[in-house]
Amino acid sequence: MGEPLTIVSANKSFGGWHKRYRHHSTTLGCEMVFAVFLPPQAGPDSPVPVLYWLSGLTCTDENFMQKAGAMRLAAELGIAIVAPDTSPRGPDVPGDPDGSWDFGLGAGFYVNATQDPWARHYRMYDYVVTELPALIERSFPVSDRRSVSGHSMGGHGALVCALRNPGRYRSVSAFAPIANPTDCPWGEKAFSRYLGPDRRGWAEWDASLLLAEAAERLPLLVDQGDKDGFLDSQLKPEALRQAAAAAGHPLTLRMQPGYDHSYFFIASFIDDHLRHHAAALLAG
Ligand SMILES: N[C@@H](CCC(=O)N[C@@H](CS)C(=O)NCC(=O)O)C(=O)O
Repeated sequence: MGEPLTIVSANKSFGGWHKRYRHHSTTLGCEMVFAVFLPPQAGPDSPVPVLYWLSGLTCTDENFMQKAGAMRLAAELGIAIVAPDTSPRGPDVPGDPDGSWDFGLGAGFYVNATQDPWARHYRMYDYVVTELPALIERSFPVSDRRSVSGHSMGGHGALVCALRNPGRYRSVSAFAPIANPTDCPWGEKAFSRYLGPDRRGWAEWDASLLLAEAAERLPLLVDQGDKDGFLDSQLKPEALRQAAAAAGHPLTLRMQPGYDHSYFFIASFIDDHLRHHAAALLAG
């Protein structure tokens, strides 16, 4: 309402609509594109709940919407899906000085950076938790019932968003999350640059460390392929399992035999996640 949302594309899908929009993010200080799937049930008198999907390294809003095969069941259940980009973008936004794909553009890690030159734009946590849902809830026929899920960097982002914001999400799940980023190369590279060298400031951005003090024991559903090439070096689901056991936090961690890190894996189990979220989002 009064908000400059520029439509990029619109495609009818499973009776609903997949649309992409461009807008200026005040949080990130740049233009951003996001995707929204509106199921056929969504209307001015029938707002639908929303699943926020956070993608992994190198992704944009497009990967999940095109590859996960989520729209058929989302349309049946009556759930909207919103997929943001994975970092700020644009000519003013610095990327990795070395040009690698695991930091900077496409790799915002869903944190609020504190260090220059990243602090000005890299505030993906505030964007996905606060600015984007407020914009979505003002602009589309959706309710304030929210859930959050994601993959890899975004699977971890989903866990952090839920753990840090009791009451904000009805449910949470993750595919192959970077479960303990303070103790793996991807996380250490990103956190040392975005948050600085003092590791004490990293703990509030690590799901396995946040679990001990979580104010809300929202059950976690996590799927992980056991043939994922990043499993032992980067993802470390055992850290999450141990932290959940120590804290008495409900966790369903499913090791899926033979599956890798790709969207072929995500597409194989997305229906289970959608039903997990629907049970919370559509309950009385
Ligand atoms: N680009 C990296 C892989 C990065 C990667 O696997 N990214 C995951 C998230 S961590 C992804 O979703 N990639 C995009 C896709 O599969 O559509 C490589 O070439 O090794």
